[in-house]
Amino acid sequence: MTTYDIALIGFGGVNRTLAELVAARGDTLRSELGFGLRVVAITDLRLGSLVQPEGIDLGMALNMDGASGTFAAHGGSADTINESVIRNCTADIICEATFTNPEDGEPAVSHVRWALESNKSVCTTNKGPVAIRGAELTSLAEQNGVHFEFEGAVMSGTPVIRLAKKMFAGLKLNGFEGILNGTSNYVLGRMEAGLDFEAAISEAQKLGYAEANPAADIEGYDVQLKVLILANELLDAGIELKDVQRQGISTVTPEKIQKASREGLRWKLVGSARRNVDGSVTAGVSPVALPLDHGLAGVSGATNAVSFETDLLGAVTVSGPGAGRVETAYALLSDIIAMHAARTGAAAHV
Ligand SMILES: NC(=O)C1=CN([C@@H]2O[C@H](COP(=O)(O)OP(=O)(O)OC[C@H]3O[C@@H](n4cnc5c(N)ncnc54)[C@H](O)[C@@H]3O)[C@@H](O)[C@H]2O)C=CC1
Ligand SMILES: N[C@@H](CC=O)C(=O)O
Repeated sequence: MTTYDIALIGFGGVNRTLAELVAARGDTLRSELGFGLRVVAITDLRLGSLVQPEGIDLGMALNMDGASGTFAAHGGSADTINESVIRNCTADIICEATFTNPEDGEPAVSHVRWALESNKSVCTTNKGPVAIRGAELTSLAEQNGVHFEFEGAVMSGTPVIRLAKKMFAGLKLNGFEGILNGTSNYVLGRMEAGLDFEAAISEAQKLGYAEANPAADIEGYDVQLKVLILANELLDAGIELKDVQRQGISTVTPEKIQKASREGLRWKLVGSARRNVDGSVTAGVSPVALPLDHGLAGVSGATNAVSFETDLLGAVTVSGPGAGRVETAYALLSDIIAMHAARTGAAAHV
């Protein structure tokens, strides 16, 4: 049976949860999916780097939290030597889950590039490389005969990108609108319930929804990246970050939320893209007070939803978790399942 060796770049909420899944469910994965997974390298800013081609003891790695020392105490290094680990380790697949940088995607763009250049496949939940360098990295993967998968970059583990690419064949997509950030949606809901903004953000952080800098969620940068990804991947828009207008929810005060509630409206952070008559695409993200009977008004908590406008079916809506450690770790697993299916011709249901 095939075993894929994987390297975890960034060992925070998402990649730790992937390691937990591998440790707890390795046998089930093997029997149900037809392949095994073995973690052979981990790097993290707080822990340093560890490379063990025979497989890392995941119990040991999961017990380390940065306060309890670094990988130097386990035969590794206290330094985060990403380039050397990514290029030289024996992994077949690099799982990139470091911080998303909404400006230029670095250093994650480099992490992905180093992996693809050294003929390793990549799965990532990091929106930066996909949004800002997606076309270039996809083409590099193709040139090198490896895979670049990023289902978790939009709506965490909820299948959207692969689903739309495969299941909407024969349909023309004219645009989409959706709730694409779990944190801001969670915060708006908690504020409607009477919580203050800071307390609501703190809850979203504890639940593993928020970015390392939650301003990325609140000020719309995260949705800007996701709109860019969906527009380029699904509408073939050929647009850049500067083409996606951005406004976050920091202007949506508790007073505005209560007033909207009295008027039968609910504030939501809506990301959208629409194809114009001349073929160009207009895209943006902004807070909107939606009537309660609008399809997106009832989407609550960290749930996300995106409604695609198609020529033959009209609106087709996909809804599911948009954030969360387990949900996003599953996205990485679904990427690996898709790679395995592409390699072996096995049916992939994800
Ligand atoms: N948590 C979620 O619900 C979702 C997260 N994502 C994305 O997945 C990625 C990971 O998310 P989380 O695990 O929740 O974040 P996190 O903040 O819990 O973990 C990120 C980890 O990466 C490490 N790191 C940062 N820069 C690094 C570098 N240059 N080299 C090595 N390690 C580095 C940090 O020390 C940290 O442990 C982020 O890009 C995030 O935007 C995407 C979808 C959902
Ligand atoms: N911080 C993001 C995580 C997923 O991309 C969110 O809240 O949606």
